[in-house]
Amino acid sequence: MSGFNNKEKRAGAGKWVQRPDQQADLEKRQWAALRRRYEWKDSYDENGVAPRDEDLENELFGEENHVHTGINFAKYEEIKVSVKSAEGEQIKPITSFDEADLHKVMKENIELAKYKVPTPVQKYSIPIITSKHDLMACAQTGSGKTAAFLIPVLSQLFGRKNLAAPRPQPGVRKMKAEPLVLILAPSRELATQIFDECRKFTYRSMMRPCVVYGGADPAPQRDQLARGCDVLTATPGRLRDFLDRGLISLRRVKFLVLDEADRMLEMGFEDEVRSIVQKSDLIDDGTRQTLMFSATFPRRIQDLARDFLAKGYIFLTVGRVGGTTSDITQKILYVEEEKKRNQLVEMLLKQPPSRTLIFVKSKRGADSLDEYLYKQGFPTTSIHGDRTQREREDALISFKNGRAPILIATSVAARGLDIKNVMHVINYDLCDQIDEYVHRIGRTARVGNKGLATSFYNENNADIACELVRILMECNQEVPDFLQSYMGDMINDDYTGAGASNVYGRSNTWDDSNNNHRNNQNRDALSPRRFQPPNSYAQGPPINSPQFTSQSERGFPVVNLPKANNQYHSEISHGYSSPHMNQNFNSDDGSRNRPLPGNNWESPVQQEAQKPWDPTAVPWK
Ligand SMILES: Nc1ncnc2c1ncn2[C@@H]1O[C@H](COP(=O)(O)OP(=O)(O)OP(=O)(O)O)[C@@H](O)[C@H]1O
Repeated sequence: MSGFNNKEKRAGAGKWVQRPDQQADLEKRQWAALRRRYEWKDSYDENGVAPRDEDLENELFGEENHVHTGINFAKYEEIKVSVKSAEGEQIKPITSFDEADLHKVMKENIELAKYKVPTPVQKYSIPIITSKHDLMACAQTGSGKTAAFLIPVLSQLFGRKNLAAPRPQPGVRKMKAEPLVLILAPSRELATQIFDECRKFTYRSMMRPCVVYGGADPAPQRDQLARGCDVLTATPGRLRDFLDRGLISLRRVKFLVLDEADRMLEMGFEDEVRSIVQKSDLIDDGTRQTLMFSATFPRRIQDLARDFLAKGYIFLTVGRVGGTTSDITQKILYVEEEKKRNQLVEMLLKQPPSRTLIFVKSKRGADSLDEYLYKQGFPTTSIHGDRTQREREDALISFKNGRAPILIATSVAARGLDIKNVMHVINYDLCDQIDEYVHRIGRTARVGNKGLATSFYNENNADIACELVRILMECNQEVPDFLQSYMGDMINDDYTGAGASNVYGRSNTWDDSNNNHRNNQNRDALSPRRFQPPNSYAQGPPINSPQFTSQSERGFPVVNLPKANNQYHSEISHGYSSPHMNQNFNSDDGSRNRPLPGNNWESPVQQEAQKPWDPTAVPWK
């Protein structure tokens, strides 16, 4: 299997080299599994620290990939943390990275990553993991859960040369990968992102990270494994495949991490995870630690998760299980199905150029909205399960580098993705599950930054109404008129917000039976008597709102706002002129066989990236 389908072969790698302006993209256009990582060559100084590799250091820790902490970073301190241990274990949190018992190389990497203070989940997970406990941890989106497991896990392995995987000897062609750390993630994009974090934190160490994930050519993944693999990130399907082919053995795994653990234990993934954990050669002699992380953990999944954890595991919660961050301004607009497109276009026209992620419910819906917006002149691309992996990776690169700052996505992009300066998440189609809502909107407002999430709501979304109101109230967000009838349910309901879960006994987290109960209530609540779509919302906000007439008012580049949809295109070609507007390029960047409005879109987005963002000032409130 080459990993390319016929369509991709036709598009052909040869063709996209025709675009000299995209040289930078081309260089990055390789399978994520091939990205450079530190290659340990047995050369280290008297302190056991290996030499620097400046090019790699710039790539891993450079500005381009760095998500700056936001003005609300310090607010993390106010969030209530709860640590429950079946064995009554007391955990003393660290207050600084210096104070933690971490390897010198890890401390240097933390500094390179510009992490000054640990986030709450890190303050607790570092001592919990280094004191050899299994852990189930639940903390808000964007609060640093990846580093919360990578830092303590990897640090313990650094400097232990006898543990590092043997590197292939000259003449030895086949070598089974025997990782010490196995990290499972539910999506390919998330797996490659975690791999990137592994590349950062294993820098200058002898631990070699690899990633295996579906949809991509397996050959380069196999080759990388054969060069030595200590830290393996994987999606379950491809891992199972490689296990069956005898390319990987899990007999040396010391740390098993389930990222987005609640998703990994849901239907669709659970069997695969069980088969990996229970029916492979995964070590099970009591020495392995199992760690689970997510922003959401429904009660039913908490119960399931215990099958995989040692008896004395610790349950760490930062804030309410399943809660979201108050740094996101959440807006819910009443929009009938047939008015969604117009409403969306109006919103996009009114906002300053900003990286925007639009969620839809189906793959076809994503394609069709992408096509529609593109024809209106918006620089869009899309990501969903029917696109080839090559297209998916390219779409993400285009979104990240600002070439296509509007990404239309299905739920494949809902969890875990950490993309710098996503300023606006739009739920064009609201999801059915509140947990998915929490993950979707969590793509903005990361590490103390602010963000905006706008959701289109209509009677098709009644199932989520009650829980949505709960989230809005909990975060002190405005509850729109058409949802106010659900507020009564909340007032009678004893929810205590941050840190409310009582995980070792029965919990007051929102369990599924509760959800069903609520959903039935929701349907009742939708009787015509209770449900009145307000006219103001049905119409949508006025176009050309007088509150916001020029982008320059908010410090954005001086570009007159277009007055009608079809002017957006000319506005872009005028304001952000592009030499490529009329050229017919082949698809090479996830933008579906068509030219994008041009390079210059990058600059406003990138410039803006550095500016403070005040979502409350956005005009369609
Ligand atoms: N202590 C820290 N100081 C500054 N930045 C940090 C710190 N820890 C993590 N970050 C950064 O915060 C961002 C979000 O981290 P991460 O993706 O791990 O969040 P998460 O909690 O896993 O979110 P999600 O629930 O959406 O998966 C990353 O860009 C990461 O580099």
